[in-house]
This record gives sequence, structure tokens and C-alpha cells, in this order.
Amino acid sequence: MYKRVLLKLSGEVLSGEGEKGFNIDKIIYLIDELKSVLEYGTNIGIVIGAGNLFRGREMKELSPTIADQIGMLGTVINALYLKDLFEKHGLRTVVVSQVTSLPSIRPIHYDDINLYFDAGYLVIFAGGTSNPFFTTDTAAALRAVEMKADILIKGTKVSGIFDKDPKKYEDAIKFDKLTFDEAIEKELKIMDTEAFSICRRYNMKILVMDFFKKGNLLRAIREENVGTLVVPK
Ligand SMILES: Nc1ncnc2c1ncn2[C@@H]1O[C@H](COP(=O)(O)OP(=O)(O)OP(=O)(O)O)[C@@H](O)[C@H]1O
Ligand SMILES: O=c1ccn([C@@H]2O[C@H](COP(=O)(O)O)[C@@H](O)[C@H]2O)c(=O)[nH]1
Repeated sequence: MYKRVLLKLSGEVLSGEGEKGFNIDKIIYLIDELKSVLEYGTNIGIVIGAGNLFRGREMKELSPTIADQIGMLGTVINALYLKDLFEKHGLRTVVVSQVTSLPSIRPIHYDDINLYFDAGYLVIFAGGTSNPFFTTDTAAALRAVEMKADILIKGTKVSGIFDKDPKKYEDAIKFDKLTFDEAIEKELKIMDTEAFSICRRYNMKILVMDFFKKGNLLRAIREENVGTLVVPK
């Protein structure tokens, strides 16, 4: 069973696939999934995307750097929204970020992150990498390495990594396991090359799995066969 996990969630986990904003039923579902693993004492850090609010690349009327900054702020909005609801449902949560200074957000300090985990807090890393031209997949890779996670779990709307986008091609074939070299060489668009490359350099395993299937998070953390695993060799 994994003891320390970085969970990367697509913003659409908060809204529902193809939807915008927040859907409270989806967030209650997320809370239930998290509770089922927290009771085993697993430390969980979360990197949240912002596809439910803003994606830089979709705001074509704006300059890319401004659009990306708005996207990063979207991840901060999601983090604060989650923190409040998590706490109302009994999950102690801290939001850390370098991109904004707000009273309910703390700066990222490695020593403090260990203290938060030791005290049983969920840690939400908001604000992406703090730089434009990246996505929260790259932020998840960085934070997974920084927090010395056992694995980066990407919870998304597809059941794993396929040879092509399964949302576009019905005949896409799923991989059970891949190496980082294969994922990068095949240019599989499930995650950015930057994210794969950071994980390859630091031997950070990645599991991609369907977050909308009930019980999948616990199965993943118990190291059961779910989704697609990306490993060094
Ligand atoms: N080879 C592939 N295997 C699996 N999925 C793929 C592949 N290529 C592209 N995809 C697509 O990648 C998407 C992954 O989306 P992800 O969870 O990163 O959401 P996102 O849109 O980046 O996040 P957000 O909603 O926060 O912006 C899937 O929905 C899937 O359609
Ligand atoms: O490091 C980062 C992370 C994100 N952004 C911007 O935020 C949005 C939302 O992130 P998703 O990963 O797409 O959910 C992204 O589209 C970028 O515009 C960023 O600039 N830098």
C-alpha cells in the first residue's frame, strides 16, 4: 500500500466531464473517495487543475502569458473551494502556493509540508508551477518529487493511457504498463512531455486512472491493478 501519494486531479473532477464551475455532488464524491484512503494513514498531496474554470489555451483573445496567469489563479480558486468543503466534511486541509498571498494560503516550505502530513492534513498545492506555458501535470510531477511521494496518481476521465486519445478514437487500445521512454517516444498526449520527463529523471512512478469510477482511488493506493502504470524500466 502506498504511504505517500501525490494525486493530480483534473479540474473537471469538480464540475463533471465537459462542464464548468462546481458540482457539489462531484465534490462530495471526491471527499468520500479521499476519506476511504485517509483512514489507512496515507499522506495525500493534491495538485488540482482548472479546466472547470479556465484553461490558458482556450482564452485565445488574450496574450498567452496573461491567459496562463488566469489559469493558475483558477487552480487557486479550486484549492480554496475544496479546502473549505473538505474541512466542513472533517478533512483537515492546508493550501500551499507561491503565486498568491492570501490569509488562507501558506507559502511552500518543505519542512512544513512534512509537519502537515505528520499532523494528518491533506495538502493542496495550488498555483501550478507558478510559471506560464506549463500545465498542472508538470506541477504535479514537481510536487510529487518535492514531497518524496511513492507515486504520482493522475485521476482523470479516461481509464488509463491508450495508444491514441480514447475520447476521439473508439479503437484506441489501453496499455497496462509503459516505461517513461515509451510514453515520451510515442508522444501519448495524456500528460505533458515535461511531466513525464521530470518523473523519468527522478524515478517517480505514475498511475493514470479513471477518477469517476467509485473505489478506484483506494484500489490504486492498495496497488491493485487499475489504470496504466508508467515505470522507469
Ligand atoms: N494517449 C492517450 N491516452 C489517454 N488519454 C488521452 C490520450 N491522449 C489524449 N488523451 C486525453 O487526455 C485527457 C486528459 O485530461 P486531463 O485529466 O489532463 O484533463 P485536462 O483537461 O488537462 O485537465 P483540466 O480539466 O484540469 O484542464 C483525457 O480526457 C483524454 O481524452
Ligand atoms: O504551471 C502552470 C499550471 C497551469 N497553468 C495555467 O493554468 C491552466 C489550468 O491548468 P490545467 O493543467 O490546464 O488544468 C492551464 O491551462 C494554464 O493556462 C500555467 O500557466 N502554469
